[in-house]
Amino acid sequence: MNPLYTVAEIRAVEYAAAATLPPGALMQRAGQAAANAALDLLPLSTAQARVLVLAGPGDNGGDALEAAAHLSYTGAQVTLIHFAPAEGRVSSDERQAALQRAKVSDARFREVADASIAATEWNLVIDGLFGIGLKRPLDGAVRALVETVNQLRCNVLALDVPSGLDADSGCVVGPDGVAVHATHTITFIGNKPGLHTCDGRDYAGLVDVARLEIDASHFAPASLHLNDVKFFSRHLQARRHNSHKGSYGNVAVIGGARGMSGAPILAARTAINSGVGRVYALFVEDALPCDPGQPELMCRSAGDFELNTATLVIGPGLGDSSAAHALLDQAIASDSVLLADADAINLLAGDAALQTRLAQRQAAVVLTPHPLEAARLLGSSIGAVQADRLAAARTLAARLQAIVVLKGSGTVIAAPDGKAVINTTGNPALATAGTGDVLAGLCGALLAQGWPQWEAALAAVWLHGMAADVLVTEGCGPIGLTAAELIPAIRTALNRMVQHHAR
Ligand SMILES: NC(=O)C1=CN([C@@H]2O[C@H](COP(=O)(O)OP(=O)(O)OC[C@H]3O[C@@H](n4cnc5c(N)ncnc54)[C@H](OP(=O)(O)O)[C@@H]3O)[C@@H](O)[C@H]2O)[C@@H](O)CC1
Ligand SMILES: Nc1ncnc2c1ncn2[C@@H]1O[C@H](COP(=O)(O)OP(=O)(O)O)[C@@H](O)[C@H]1O
Ligand SMILES: [K+]
Repeated sequence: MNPLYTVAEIRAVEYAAAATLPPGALMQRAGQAAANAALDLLPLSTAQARVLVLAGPGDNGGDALEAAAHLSYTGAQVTLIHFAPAEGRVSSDERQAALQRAKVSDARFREVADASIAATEWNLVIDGLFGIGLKRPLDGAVRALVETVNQLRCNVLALDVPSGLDADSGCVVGPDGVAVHATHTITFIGNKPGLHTCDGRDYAGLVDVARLEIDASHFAPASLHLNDVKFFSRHLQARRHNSHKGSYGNVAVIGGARGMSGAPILAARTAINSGVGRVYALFVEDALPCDPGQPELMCRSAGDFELNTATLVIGPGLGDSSAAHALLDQAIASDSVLLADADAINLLAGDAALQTRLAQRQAAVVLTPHPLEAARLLGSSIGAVQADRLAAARTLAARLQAIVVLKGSGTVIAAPDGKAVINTTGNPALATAGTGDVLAGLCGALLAQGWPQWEAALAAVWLHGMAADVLVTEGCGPIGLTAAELIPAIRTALNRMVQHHAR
């Protein structure tokens, strides 16, 4: 189910598979797969198609040279910009063979500085500059070429990885790096995390995997996957006729410091619209008497609430007062399933003893930090978290013995045992205040309805992103989507999924 592999894992598979195959077989297969992917993006009459192929100095360039030769035989007008290996570096045998094939084909070799590149109406650019062997930021002529290509309006097909992007982390290799903005990526042997998180979604475009016919026995079991409905669909239960509100759990959202009452209201509204039997909005200060927009919510002062009677979602707009700290302390001491978000995470970051107690809890814990909150917990910086989102999420999950949802483009969900998932739904419409509160309320709602914490986190992140995706297709975003608009879309998505998957 959509496994993801690190560069080290891909290298191991490549090494094992190559030992059982004729020399050059994998590069030839990669080149053929790349050419097929290119043909899918070209007009039916390839004789009219102008294709610019960029071939770098390593084996990624070899794939590009193979693809260029194949495409020229279909009649496409192929222009090749070829970077030979640096002085003192030798080409692999298979790359040399690929270069020969390209030289005897009809592909035309051009100089990198050729001014007509920017002025030509290309049908497609194929980026075979660098793949998983990228070691440093792009500079010099390559950088200038990538900047030119990024100005073109045609489709760009990246081979294996968009050049300039780190295949493990999804970061553009920097400082001050550039990378190819691909519309499509065909990635070889296995899918890679860096195509799906951090900058990855912006640079990779649509990702397709060409396994190069490598036998499954060469792949070790993956500890990282793309999110998939199959991971949680068995918990999508139809409601029993003979049920009542007590059958669907209680959620208490704890937050709402002065001036921040909207955050717990958003989370609480999401919870009631996601099927919870009873929802309380608890305020650390100045409880609202009620929520006129959602009168079903029970608004109370947090100090008056018996914390053992509900699944607790603590943090939205909680603030950092001593009362807020005391509530977090009591929530951790309770027997309730606990989701900690926002200010609850900030308070935890400043209290090592509380972190230890959180890690020792018997009842389930889910944390939903955004990168800055994760950085505070780790005692690092946003830059360090984003440079390796997987490591950040896994470290926190292991340290706090909790499911950690590291939010942002390509949200990472990690468990204490190291297993992790990258989410595929969602879009930048979500980059607006309050959407994190909605996610917290949704995940809390699933927990309250009996979902195990891992599956609740996977489903919540998936549904939250899907709701945003649907709203964007309806024109309600990405510009100007509001967090509250997500709530009915989440309800619809959840009901549709139950109708589809529940027995
Ligand atoms: N082997 C196989 O069986 C298969 C491999 N496959 C393909 O091979 C790809 C991996 O090939 P690879 O290991 O040669 O690395 P690649 O990504 O081409 O780059 C390395 C070259 O770039 C250079 N270089 C690095 N960074 C640089 C920079 N910033 N600026 C300038 N130069 C830089 C580096 O030079 P050096 O640092 O050594 O000086 C070296 O020359 C993989 O992604 C897949 O597409 C498929 O065909 C399947 C079968
Ligand atoms: N560019 C984006 N692409 C996908 N999801 C995003 C993007 N920006 C934000 N999100 C999602 O929106 C939510 C924002 O949460 P958070 O930062 O806590 O916001 P708030 O505190 O305002 O509620 C998270 O679920 C995050 O993953
Ligand atoms: K590439």
